[in-house]
Amino acid sequence: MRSSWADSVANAEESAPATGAAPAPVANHQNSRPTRSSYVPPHLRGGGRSPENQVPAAAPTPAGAYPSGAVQPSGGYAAAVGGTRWAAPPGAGSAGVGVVRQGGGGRGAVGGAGGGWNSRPGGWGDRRDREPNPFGDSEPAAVDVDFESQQNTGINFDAYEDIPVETSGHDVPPAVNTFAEIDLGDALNENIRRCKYVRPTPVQRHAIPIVIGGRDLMACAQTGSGKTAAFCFPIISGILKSRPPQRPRARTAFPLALILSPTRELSVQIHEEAKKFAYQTGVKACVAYGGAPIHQQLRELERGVDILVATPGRLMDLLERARVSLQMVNYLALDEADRMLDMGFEPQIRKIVEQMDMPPRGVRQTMLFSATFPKEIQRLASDFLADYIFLAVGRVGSSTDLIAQRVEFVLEADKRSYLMDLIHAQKANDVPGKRILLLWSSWRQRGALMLWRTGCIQMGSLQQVFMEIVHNRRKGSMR
Ligand SMILES: Nc1ncnc2c1ncn2[C@@H]1O[C@H](COP(=O)(O)OP(=O)(O)OP(=O)(O)O)[C@@H](O)[C@H]1O
Repeated sequence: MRSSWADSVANAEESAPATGAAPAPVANHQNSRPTRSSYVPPHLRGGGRSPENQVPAAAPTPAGAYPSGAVQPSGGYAAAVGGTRWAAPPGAGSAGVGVVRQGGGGRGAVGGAGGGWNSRPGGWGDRRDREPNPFGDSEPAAVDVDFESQQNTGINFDAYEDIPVETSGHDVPPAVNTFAEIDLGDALNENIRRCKYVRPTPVQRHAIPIVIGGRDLMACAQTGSGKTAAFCFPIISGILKSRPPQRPRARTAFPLALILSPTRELSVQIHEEAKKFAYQTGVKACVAYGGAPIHQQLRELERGVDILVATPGRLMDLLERARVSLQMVNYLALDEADRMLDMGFEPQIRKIVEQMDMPPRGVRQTMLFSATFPKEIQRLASDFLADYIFLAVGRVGSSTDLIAQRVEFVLEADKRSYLMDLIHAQKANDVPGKRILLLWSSWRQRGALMLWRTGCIQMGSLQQVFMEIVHNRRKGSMR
């Protein structure tokens, strides 16, 4: 269970005044603060751009021309949105290996998604019989259970009212307030109930309709904001609604969706969530990451994969061995893109997206998630996305503003026991699924600086915790 951010918003607002230049909300946004001026994403700002916000010529800059360089699907984008468009991927022969840009046809286009998928000949409906229950021993939820009273407590929804949400781009689909407003299909809806998600989080409210509507998305949202579901739901729903693919019988795996993530831990978490969301739908998620033997992952891939969650390094390895082909990828999601770039993955990511056999932008549907929006990410967005919608939930690049911070001086010798006390205290006060206490022992002399933050990263991955801290320090955002 990962951290959630809404609680930290509440905490932060109580304990710390917002700092930094927070972009003001705008036109399309749902939680308007009328006193603020319109927010313009950095890459769309015209004159007077600060050097930090300047983007290279290739990046989209003029307002209204959003974004530039987009590869328009033939027949125009509306054609893709209005229906299903098939395109032959590079190298696809007459075997029927095809790529569909799933416009989704908007909400309600395909009622009860999933029927055709599982029942098709040669489909993987039979996978459901041998699929382990990712919800553990818990009984599958009955439809009439009162989920409002049993909801997942990982997120404090009451803290959402003040969260600024901004969207820009043309024809932005309206946000939804409930999952029921979106036609995700019965099987997926059942799994949402099993997850005890009663209401969508802000990023889900906006991102899901955008992606279901067939649009590319650049989303700035913090860790723990519910991004995983925001990209997984439309992917699973889109796969279920699409024409079942004909995949060549080969040892090569042909995923329909690729989710790139920076670390093994995050990949595993996304995979775990994806398995829950796709439970009993026939859609299969696999994970591939480095630092672990490849053979087990290869065996898993050979059994078939629809959604591949992978770290860039291991995926390159699989591509070079020709054990994975990206030519049927309809959906590409990059999670924590800023972190991937910080970790030096840009060359590999570019190779995967631009130089292998993945369908080009405009044919596949692409979602780029990042907590910050520096110029490197703007460049990536401009290169990878087509006719995209920009969504900012919370204030871009202001993760530390959303986090309650406390500094305590502790004698060197007491550091460990103090840390343990804090962890135990947090555990004792915590409710299941709630976010984590995060600690940082300073590398400065003279005692220890201990700083903890709530609502950012989960327990269970100290490595991840320290990477986040290093990441923030590098960005100079830790004060
Ligand atoms: N709509 C929802 N209702 C209740 N809980 C939710 C909802 N969406 C997500 N959660 C829970 O909130 C927590 C954080 O969500 P999630 O892990 O998807 O965030 P994230 O933004 O993807 O984080 P990360 O950056 O670590 O990937 C998880 O425990 C998840 O189960």
